[in-house]
Amino acid sequence: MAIPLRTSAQAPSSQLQEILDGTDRFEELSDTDNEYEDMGIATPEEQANIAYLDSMRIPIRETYETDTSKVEEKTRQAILPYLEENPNDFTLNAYGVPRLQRELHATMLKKVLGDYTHQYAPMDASRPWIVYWGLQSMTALGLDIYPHQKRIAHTFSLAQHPTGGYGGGFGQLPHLACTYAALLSMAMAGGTETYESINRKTMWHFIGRMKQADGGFTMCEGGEEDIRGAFCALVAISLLNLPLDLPQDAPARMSGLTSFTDGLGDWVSQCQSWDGGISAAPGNEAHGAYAFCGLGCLSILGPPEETLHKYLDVPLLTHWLSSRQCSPEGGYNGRTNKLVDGCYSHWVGGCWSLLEASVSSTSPSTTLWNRTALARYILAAGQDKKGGLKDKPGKHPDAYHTCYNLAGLSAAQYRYVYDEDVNKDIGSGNLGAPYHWKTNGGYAGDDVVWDPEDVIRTVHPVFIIPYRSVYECRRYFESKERF
Ligand SMILES: CC(C)=CCC/C(C)=C/CC/C(C)=C/COP(=O)(O)OP(=O)(O)O
Ligand SMILES: [Zn+2]
Repeated sequence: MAIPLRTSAQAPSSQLQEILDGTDRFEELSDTDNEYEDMGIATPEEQANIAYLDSMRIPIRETYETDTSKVEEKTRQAILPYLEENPNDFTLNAYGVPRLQRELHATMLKKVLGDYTHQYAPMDASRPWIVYWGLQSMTALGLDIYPHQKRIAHTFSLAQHPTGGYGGGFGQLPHLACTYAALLSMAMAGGTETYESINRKTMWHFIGRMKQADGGFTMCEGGEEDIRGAFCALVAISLLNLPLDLPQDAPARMSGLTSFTDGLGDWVSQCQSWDGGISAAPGNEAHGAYAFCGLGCLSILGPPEETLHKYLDVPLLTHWLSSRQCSPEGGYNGRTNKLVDGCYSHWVGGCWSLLEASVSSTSPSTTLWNRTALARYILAAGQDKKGGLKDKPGKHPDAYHTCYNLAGLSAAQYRYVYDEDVNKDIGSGNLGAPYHWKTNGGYAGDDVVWDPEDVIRTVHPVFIIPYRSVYECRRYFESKERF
């Protein structure tokens, strides 16, 4: 039996010397031809190898220290005090973890949805996103968004483009990301005036122009084709109950495509990378935000237990997703060798809700990811002293990180379940799968680290707005004729 070569780091020189020194003695005692094997020691050839490695020995930290590892270490050192102590002086719960600072966040969110000075003009194209992040954060905290209803309808009626879809604001070209954020905001606001402000027919034509011959969608005319486009398009088609057939003027019809869903599952499938993650477009590096878009898209295309398994290598994806949880931080990074960041609490954490629905209830993903470590990261390291949530200690809070830290907290605190028996009265038509989700109670393991008062509201795991907003919106548009 040959012993495996140990690395120099595992076999310090003194130990190597002992092995080398002992060889003769073992040889004297041995009475077989295989004395090295008998004694469980290295053969002379292996010993020479070990000695060679030892002579090359450099302390392991130095060998593997890179710019990336240095910044990772620095990040860890910046985060650990927030996990172990309480530098923000927040009130702690019985588990020694900061309470959810609801009032501070509510104050911050009021500013997010308030007026902006002229210095913010360059962010005008992101207005639908800012509104969406602000509103979604408020609903997650259980705050009333009704007072904003009229402003929301007005803001987006101006941002709607005459040729369909939404831009960042009045006069801006339509874009699927703006359209996605605008529609989710309007679904949250609800109300006939808001719903009726949406021109479904021009929207249908706009999305038709985004459909590509290979099955995917571009983000805007002449723009990039990526998995955000596929997800945003399906969100819009499904929420507005748009016809699935491509408009006659859709360029993809020239390639023989007739439906928005033609070739889509296969296109998403091609975005799964060699390591199991999902990338923006075939052949690119996998990223957590794109993984969520891919899973979201497939969960609209059909029941996740069917579509995820049909188009993805689920075990490989599961491995990739679980590798995103950073230790000891507990939060997620977005891609291999990158840093933990609070927004991935949703982009990656939210993937588990969808993935869990695709596997048998006997193998819950609780064993694959650590909900409580994620919740601890969000509560201890993600909350800012002045309100709002953020990427990590040392960074500024903003609406984006507030929204996605809170959505991630919801993924950690609840089990989301796909159940065909939910809402049997809606969702029977085109892309109706996302109307059959429910919450199977909160997570109640032994390792919970949050107080019951710090449990946030449920969030629809595909649309990332309240369940009620999703169901009311689709119900409204199901009552419509084709247009
Ligand atoms: C629905 C929709 C439109 C979703 C958008 C999803 C989204 C947030 C995409 C960003 C993806 C990306 C490659 C980030 C990398 O940023 P980075 O290099 O700064 O961050 P990293 O170091 O953490 O990877
Ligand atoms: Zn982030």
